Amino acid sequence: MAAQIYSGEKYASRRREISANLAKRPEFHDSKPLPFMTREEKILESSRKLTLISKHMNEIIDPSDKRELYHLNCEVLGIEGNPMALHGDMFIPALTAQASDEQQEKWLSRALRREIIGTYAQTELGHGTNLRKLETIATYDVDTQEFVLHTPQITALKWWPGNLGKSSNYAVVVALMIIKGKNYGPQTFMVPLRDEKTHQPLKGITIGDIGPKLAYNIVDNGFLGFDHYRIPRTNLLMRHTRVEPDGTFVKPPHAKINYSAMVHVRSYMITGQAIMLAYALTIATRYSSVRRQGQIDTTQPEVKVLEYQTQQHRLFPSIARAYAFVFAGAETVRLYERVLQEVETGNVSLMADLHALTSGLKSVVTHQTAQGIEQARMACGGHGYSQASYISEIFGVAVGGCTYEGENLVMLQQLARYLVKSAGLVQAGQSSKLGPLVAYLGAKSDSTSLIDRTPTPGFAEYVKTFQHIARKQTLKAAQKLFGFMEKGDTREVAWNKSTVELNRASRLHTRLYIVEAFVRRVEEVADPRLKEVLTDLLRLHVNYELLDVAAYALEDGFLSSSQLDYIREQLYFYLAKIRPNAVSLVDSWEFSDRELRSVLGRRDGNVYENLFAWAKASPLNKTDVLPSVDKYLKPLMESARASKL
Ligand SMILES: CCCCCCCCCCCC(=O)SCCNC(=O)CCNC(=O)[C@H](O)C(C)(C)COP(=O)(O)OP(=O)(O)OC[C@H]1O[C@@H](n2cnc3c(N)ncnc32)[C@H](O)[C@@H]1OP(=O)(O)O
Ligand SMILES: Cc1cc2nc3c(=O)[nH]c(=O)nc-3n(C[C@H](O)[C@H](O)[C@H](O)COP(=O)(O)OP(=O)(O)OC[C@H]3O[C@@H](n4cnc5c(N)ncnc54)[C@H](O)[C@@H]3O)c2cc1C
Repeated sequence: MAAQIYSGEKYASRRREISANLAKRPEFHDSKPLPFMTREEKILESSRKLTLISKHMNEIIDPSDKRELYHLNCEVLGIEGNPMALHGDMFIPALTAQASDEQQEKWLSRALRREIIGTYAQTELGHGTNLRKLETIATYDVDTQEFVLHTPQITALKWWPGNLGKSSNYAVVVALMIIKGKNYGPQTFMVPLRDEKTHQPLKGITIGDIGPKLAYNIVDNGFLGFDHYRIPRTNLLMRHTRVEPDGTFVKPPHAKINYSAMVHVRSYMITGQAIMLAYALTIATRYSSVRRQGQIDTTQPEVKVLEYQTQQHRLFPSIARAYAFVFAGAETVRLYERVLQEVETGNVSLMADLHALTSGLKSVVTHQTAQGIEQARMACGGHGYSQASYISEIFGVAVGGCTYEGENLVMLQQLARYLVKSAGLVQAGQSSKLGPLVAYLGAKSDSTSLIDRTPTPGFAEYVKTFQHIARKQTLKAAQKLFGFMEKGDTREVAWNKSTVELNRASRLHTRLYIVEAFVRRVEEVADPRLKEVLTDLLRLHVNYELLDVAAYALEDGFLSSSQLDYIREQLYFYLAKIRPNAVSLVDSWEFSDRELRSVLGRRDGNVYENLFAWAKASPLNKTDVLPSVDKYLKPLMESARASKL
């Protein structure tokens, strides 16, 4: 289920209604805190709830509203995944984007009705990033008009696909298509894996779970091997690619069109990551507003830890980023939906822009989200380290995003390819050909920033300073690459010698995009009170971000050290200004206690009694004396006492 977040009071009140409805349905609640469950218990519970949702969702939400369905899933199923996570996240999007109309009639309709459960099986034991070197092969047998799927060696085993191990009975499988000895690269196939009645693996299929992970363990990530496994020619997903009965290959309008399922997840996961960052910040900010520790004025009682500037500095910039990622994520989803429609008409012109944008955003947002969640955990002291805070699970699920959907350092390079091409246009005096996402690369930079000399409402100077930094780094990194090539290196060798600088350019370009998306959204806000609070948050964001990358602007004098001091003071000013609104800013996300699954993040702030109750309910406290003490520790101590006598 692609992440959707609400915006505006209408959805906020709908969230409250849905939560209130669920509060009256105990069968939808966690039967006990998830940290007290084994992996098998979690999967059993999640499967039970999936059937409840299927049966009763119409009584609780408007199932046609993806936002409401997403909220229901988050509140009931939670973030640790579920046996149909990839069914919604990738299997259905892959069929929607790549199956022909008749194939959609045959399979997508059944998937939408949950008659079958599917996943997206691409990654292998030996390859995940480099799709060109995937080893599962689909050889076309022109006599029988079938593809023969085979796993030639252990490294070709499909490995990692979510819900592949035990839940799915179908998969969209990515395999190298071989026709008459020619390799047509990775193509997508609809593959039955398990008997629809018995759920037993079909003949020629080896399948199972890959074992426990860092987190996200309700998803049975699996392995899959084929032993000369035959599927009909018509199981190749043929919306854009075709293979005729005689083996003729009809190529798609874009070589990467069958990478669309990945682009789908990258487009939607920006919002998903924002929500996880928002979860952690809600927990830490609420807890910081009840936890008292230490004094600032020794004549006064102990202060709430949220009064400390360091605590504000630890949390508020991440609150700003969570909002920024929601805004950027909304723009990315809109662009994805537009590209999906345009591709239907054969117009693939925006695919490169979408790929570049989502590659950069996915990499920057997942990394900064992980950092922000970890800071939120540390901001809660010891209780943050308890699973009662639930922040460690939120971290574990979110940080997987740095790896899945393309490892971050690899995806930054995809954006870098796009930036290098754009830098080439600038160098060739063809800036007019630059796309909207990189038009700033062709602009002439002022000699210095006016950041401390413009009226505070304006963000133009901040954007210009960011553009200066991103432009300079892109042109410099591209020049480094071109320089190595001019000295005789191949492009690949030159690229490898320049990748750290190129990836820096990708990050700076992406952080500029996030700032601009934040500015665009705040400028649209009509409600003056809301606009004022979001403007404060945006001010905090731009000063925090600029301070973080200031070195790039100091080195060429675009920013002076006095301007750096100005930025710092602005940052501290907005930390203090946001403090009174901090709890409201996180409360406005309307996460219910049931969705947060955190004792520290309770809306009523009643932490201590509930921490004690939570601890007492821990399975270890079922008995006063553990069997292990009776069996080992007591004899150990008795023998030690005896030996002393
Ligand atoms: C939130 C909580 C819930 C959590 C929800 C959790 C769900 C978990 C889901 C996880 C699911 C997965 O991980 S699924 C598996 C994900 N796996 C991946 O993402 C694999 C990453 N690797 C790749 O995507 C590929 O190998 C690349 C893009 C890195 C390289 O592909 P390639 O085929 O070698 O292409 P390459 O030579 O680099 O580039 C050739 C040209 O193609 C272009 N190109 C490449 N890809 C694309 C593309 N998708 N769209 C357009 N154009 C593209 C390039 O820009 C370039 O253009 P030009 O420069 O020539 O103009
Ligand atoms: C929670 C989770 C869920 C997943 N779900 C699915 C799924 O549903 N379906 C699916 O098909 N896959 C899934 N995956 C697999 C995931 O997509 C891959 O792990 C990911 O694409 C990275 O590939 P890899 O693990 O083979 O790492 P590799 O490609 O082996 O990369 C290992 C490391 O080498 C470095 N590296 C590799 N290539 C380069 C390069 N060109 N330049 C610089 N450095 C490089 C990077 O540091 C990288 O981290 C999932 C993974 C996780 C963690």
